[in-house]
Amino acid sequence: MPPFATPPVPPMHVGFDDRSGGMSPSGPVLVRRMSDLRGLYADQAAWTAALESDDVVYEVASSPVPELEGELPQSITTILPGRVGGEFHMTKGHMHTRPRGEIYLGLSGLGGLLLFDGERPQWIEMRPGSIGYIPPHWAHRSVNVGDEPYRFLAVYPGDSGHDYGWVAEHGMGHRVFHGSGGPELRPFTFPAG
Ligand SMILES: O=P(O)(O)OC[C@H]1O[C@](O)(CO)[C@@H](O)[C@@H]1O
Repeated sequence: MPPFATPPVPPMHVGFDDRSGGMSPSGPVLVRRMSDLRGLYADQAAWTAALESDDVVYEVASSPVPELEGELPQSITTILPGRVGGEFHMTKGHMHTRPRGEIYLGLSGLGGLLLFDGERPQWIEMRPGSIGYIPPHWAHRSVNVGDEPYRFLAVYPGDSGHDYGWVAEHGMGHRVFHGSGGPELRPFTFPAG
């Protein structure tokens, strides 16, 4: 896995492959499989059953721009389509460690951006060309609500940080399930057991 670049980072062109979601030049690539997502889905029995194939749920391909103060790292996330107990495939979700915003740009597929500030859940539909803005102090999780891979570009301040503990403690306000008329947002429940 190529690492982030060492500062000072020169001006650079970053290309991406719209079939694989890979970046060129490439930085770190994060792959999260079902087994990496313990405690994420509401239906623990369905999650346990899904461990048998242990499929990749999402990948995050980063450019070489480092996660350091003053830099603006970029990544392309691809969430593969699928559901666990009726709940759509999604990212773990995190709050930034520091009060920093972030911008997403939808590239392909259908998705959504679930946001939660501890009191107010928000849902932003994402399709190719959509820009989703995440203000500071809002936890965020991305969800694939379609039948194809959902892919988006993220750009964020390099010193944002990832606080997963906040989401473990507070939840995300809503969960997103497949419904007969499209994605159905239901009140968040912590997984039992
Ligand atoms: O860290 P998580 O919640 O697994 O999700 C990864 C997401 O975080 C980012 O790295 C930055 O917010 C995104 O590019 C990516 O979608």
